[in-house]
Amino acid sequence: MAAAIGARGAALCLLRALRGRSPSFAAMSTDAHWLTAEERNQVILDLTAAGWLELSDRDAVYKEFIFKNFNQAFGFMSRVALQAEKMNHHPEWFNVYNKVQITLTSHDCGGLTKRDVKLANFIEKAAASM
Ligand SMILES: C[C@H](O)[C@H](O)[C@H]1CNC2=NC(N)=NC(=O)C2=N1
Repeated sequence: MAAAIGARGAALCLLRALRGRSPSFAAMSTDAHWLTAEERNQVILDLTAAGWLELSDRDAVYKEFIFKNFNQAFGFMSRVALQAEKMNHHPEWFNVYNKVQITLTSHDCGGLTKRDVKLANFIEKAAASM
């Protein structure tokens, strides 16, 4: 079953990478959302330095943000939500009052991709500006 899900995820991931692009393999390989091993190592270093944690039970990163109050937390979530819609790439998140817990992963690819890195970078900037 897991193998079937993995294969389906990879196919969806591929389709999303190809959507709106010339179906040349070169275009796909450069624009695909996957991270090379080298890219991944650097990304994990950078995200860890910023306080993100690698989850052990799935290929995802997690961080808890604490704001002054609910108003600030919700304002942050609103900004991230708009960016998520723009990217068509959404966080898994949970909010209680001034805390926002965020998990990032690419469901269609079954793991961490460049989209998660882009959204994490946006999230960091949004949190810093609140
Ligand atoms: C139908 C819609 O395009 C897909 O469900 C998008 C929406 N947002 C998403 N967000 C994330 N994190 N992973 C996805 O695979 C994903 N897929």
